[in-house]
Amino acid sequence: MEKETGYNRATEIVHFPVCQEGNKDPYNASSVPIYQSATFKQTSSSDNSYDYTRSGNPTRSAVQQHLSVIMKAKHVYLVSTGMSALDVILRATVKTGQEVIAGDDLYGGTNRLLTHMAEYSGVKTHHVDTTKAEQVSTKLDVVKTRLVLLESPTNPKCQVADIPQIARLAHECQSTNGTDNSNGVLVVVDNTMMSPYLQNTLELGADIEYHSGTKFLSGHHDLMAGVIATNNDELANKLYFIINSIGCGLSPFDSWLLHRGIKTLSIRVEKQQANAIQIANFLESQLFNGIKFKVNYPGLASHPQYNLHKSMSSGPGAVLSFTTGDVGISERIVENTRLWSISVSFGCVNSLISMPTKMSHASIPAEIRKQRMLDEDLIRLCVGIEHVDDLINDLKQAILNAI
Ligand SMILES: Cc1ncc(COP(=O)(O)O)c(C=O)c1O
Ligand SMILES: N[C@@H](CCSC[C@H](N)C(=O)O)C(=O)O
Repeated sequence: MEKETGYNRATEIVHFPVCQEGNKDPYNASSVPIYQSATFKQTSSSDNSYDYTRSGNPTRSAVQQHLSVIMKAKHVYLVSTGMSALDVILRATVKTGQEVIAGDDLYGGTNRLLTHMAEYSGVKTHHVDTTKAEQVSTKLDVVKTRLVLLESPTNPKCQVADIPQIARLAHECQSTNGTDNSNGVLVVVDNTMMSPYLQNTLELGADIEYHSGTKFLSGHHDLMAGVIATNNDELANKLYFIINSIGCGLSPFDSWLLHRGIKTLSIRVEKQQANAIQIANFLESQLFNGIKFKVNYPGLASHPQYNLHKSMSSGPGAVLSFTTGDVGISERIVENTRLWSISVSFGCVNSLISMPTKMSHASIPAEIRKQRMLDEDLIRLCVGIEHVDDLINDLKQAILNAI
């Protein structure tokens, strides 16, 4: 349950007891205990506290409560992965015949699930350029549209959507002629690229915010998790119904491990972001044997939505991407790095390099990638907490040896 603590987010992140009043551990454990139990003995057959871990678990609840304070959300649910978070949201809100509007630059796995929904559940998705609110507006259908799904910044091109404006447009799209679109249009934001530390999309007008907790929230590449947050009680009930029905609530151990990661979220993100800003400036300011790279990062003044992003968040984050103009050069850069790991995912303490079209976004068919201008030479960097000079020197040698 959301609670105003009066503290800054960096403090709320590390001080769980601040959020814990009325829910004290009997032994004053400093770390939330792992309730590794499938069942709970009840005091009577009508005792409706914890009974079964699929339905609820004290470790999971404690971490959900902590996140609800950090995310200023009335309800937070932890599920097994970021993809299961989206699956729960779609099952809880969208019916056959209804439509989704989503971006044309978005995580490959999200595109895959939306494509599956169109084929198996009769839920069509319109993919538009979400940097242009008018493109979302054009597809809003008072009868059919149920959900607008945004990433901002997007994975991998770091495009930024005007969340407040799109939320206004979507919420205005109410049935005025007696037709029903089952409670209006919902705005759902995948806020994984920012983490709850840098951006709060519920405050920007979203009805539901979700995260792949596998990324910044965990920070160590040692668990998979999904986080769903909302301030709407009715939506919260629907989300919980699906989580309990299909059984994708996060396990006690992974909830505990996620909590361990969350406590260092602010220092990790601050350091990763400071490194990313320097790396983006380095890549953008240099000519490499006469070649100028095009860098996508909302922390660069050259980013087309630099001011918009600044107005919605407290920082540009630690993921950036760039094109070299040549797939061969890009492949060689990625393979020449020594410190940067060739790996999918992001938000981890160590730095990662990848080629989205061959890795995280390979599930988007090549012809669709082309239509959506997802360049084959795009390199994505997910910056860690190493010394920035080492990261830049490694990139420099990888680039100079590649061209
Ligand atoms: C932006 C974004 N959203 C959601 C997901 C899905 O998260 P998970 O891998 O935890 O299922 C990912 C990556 O996998 C992602 O990059
Ligand atoms: N083989 C996986 C790829 C996961 S990509 C993970 C992450 N979201 C990223 O953007 O790097 C799959 O098919 O999902």
